[in-house]
Amino acid sequence: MRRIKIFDTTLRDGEQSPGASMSIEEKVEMALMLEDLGVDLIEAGFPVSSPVQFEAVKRVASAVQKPIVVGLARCVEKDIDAAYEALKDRPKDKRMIHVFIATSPIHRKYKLRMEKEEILERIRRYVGYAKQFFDLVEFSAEDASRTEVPFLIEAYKTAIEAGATTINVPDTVGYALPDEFGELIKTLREGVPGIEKVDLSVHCHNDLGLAVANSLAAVQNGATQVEVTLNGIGERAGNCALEEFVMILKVRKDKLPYETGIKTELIYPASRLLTHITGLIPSRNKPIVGENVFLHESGIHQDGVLKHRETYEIMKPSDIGRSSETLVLGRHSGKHALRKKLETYGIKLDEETFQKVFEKFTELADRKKEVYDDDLFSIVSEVLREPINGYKLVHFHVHTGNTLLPTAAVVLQVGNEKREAAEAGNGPVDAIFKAIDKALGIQPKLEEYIIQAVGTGKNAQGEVKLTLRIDNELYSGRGVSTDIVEASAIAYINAINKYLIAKGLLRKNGGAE
Ligand SMILES: CC(=O)SCCNC(=O)CCNC(=O)[C@H](O)C(C)(C)COP(=O)(O)OP(=O)(O)OC[C@H]1O[C@@H](n2cnc3c(N)ncnc32)[C@H](O)[C@@H]1OP(=O)(O)O
Ligand SMILES: CC(C)C(=O)C(=O)O
Repeated sequence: MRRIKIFDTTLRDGEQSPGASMSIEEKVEMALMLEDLGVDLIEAGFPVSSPVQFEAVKRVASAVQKPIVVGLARCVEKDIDAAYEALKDRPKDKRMIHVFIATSPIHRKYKLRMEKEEILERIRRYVGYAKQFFDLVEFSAEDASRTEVPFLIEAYKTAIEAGATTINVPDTVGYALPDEFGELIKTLREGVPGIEKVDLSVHCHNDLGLAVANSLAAVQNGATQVEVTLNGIGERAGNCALEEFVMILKVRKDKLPYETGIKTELIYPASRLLTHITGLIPSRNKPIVGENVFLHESGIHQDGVLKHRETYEIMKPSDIGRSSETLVLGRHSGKHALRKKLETYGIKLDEETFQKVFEKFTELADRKKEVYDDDLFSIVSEVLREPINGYKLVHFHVHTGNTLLPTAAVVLQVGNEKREAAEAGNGPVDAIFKAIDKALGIQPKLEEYIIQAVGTGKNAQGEVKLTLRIDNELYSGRGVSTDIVEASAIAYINAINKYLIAKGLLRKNGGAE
């Protein structure tokens, strides 16, 4: 068995999916889950691109232990400096810089406006510059699959001479076909001087639905590392999906003598966590993690599965951490049942956190007949990310209808301090936001508002994610409730609390300044 390194770029390329942006805390939470999952490398972001990106890479680098943490940089000095600043506190063998420049004719001519010689010169100069700060340097020739092969060989040779320890071959626009991509990897393996000393990585996009097939072809032709994202999220049609690539190796080990360090039983919990964080729900028929993949609808299939499961299932739900038991939680469930359910998803909580989850679970079970697994994920991530002890929504009332002006009244409390206000709005959500603004005396601008059901059915909870602009900075908030107006208000107050804490207007342990 040959061990393939898994380079996870959910937090960098994955985050480039429209709508997938994550807060710093969310990236840290996701990174800890990726560490548990067993990825070898975590690309945490592109530090130069914004202060939030910079901080996120720094925080991920201090939160995880085992994986190598990677920061992206163009062949530009300030990008490399920013990556170094973000990663410098991490041990040298646990930090990596990923330096890239495009090499294809179309990118050279129209985007970079550089001749071949200038590109080679940049590779030499900036991989060399990066090497002063990093032992581990990955170099990517962006759009490699559309680059003339002799020039690509020259580019990688230059990078290795300058100190690259991994060379990455991106199929940036998802254009390659599996046989030609496999052939390209073989050609590079045989033609790039010094390649035997470095890792040979691939980074495939899914524009034609071939990202996983191309990555597999690359491995069969000598690639030692594969770059992936959870749920296949990423720029445009996304990247090679971690769960698909890893499960292909596991299910078809009869033909594929490769292994990874992934604990496959954590795949589903990790996928669900990402869905909760980003709000990007995989399609129902998405391989491995989609809702339908272990459901059998037609009679002949049901008959077959009942007689012998393997007639229609090539893997077990438990292989990827999906619960196959039918333990339905509700208001009569106790701590044992809750603990058991969490365990089936690989969720381990300390006693204090478990108590908090149990309290929220019983509150919810009083309001909702059945508590679905998705509700539990929601509660767990809410409890895990609850360091903020700011204003709480104590009471609210809304009046709404199609023949009256919607109005809302709120009572907010922090420590012993109470604030109350009432306002009218275009709808109940608008009214409650205005009442909160009035109570707190601030005027945020709502930049983004997303609402979705947690799980299925008429009594599903509503989850709201929103972003506010306050003093020209962005703050995100999240709220979950069986009542969507309440979920909206909780998310709104959550974002305002983050602002108040950031500005020193609210102490972290509660109480207004
Ligand atoms: C294939 C990929 O996924 S690459 C990663 C993509 N990710 C991102 O772009 C993250 C978000 N990006 C950003 O925040 C910004 O684009 C920044 C901060 C990186 C750069 O912003 P700006 O300085 O305003 O430049 P802008 O994005 O408009 O243009 C990119 C510039 O970088 C140049 N460039 C692009 N790639 C490279 C490279 N690898 N090495 C050197 N220069 C490069 C472009 O030619 C262009 O230069 P020009 O201004 O001289 O024409
Ligand atoms: C930076 C590189 C690896 C990239 O994301 C791409 O080419 O798609």
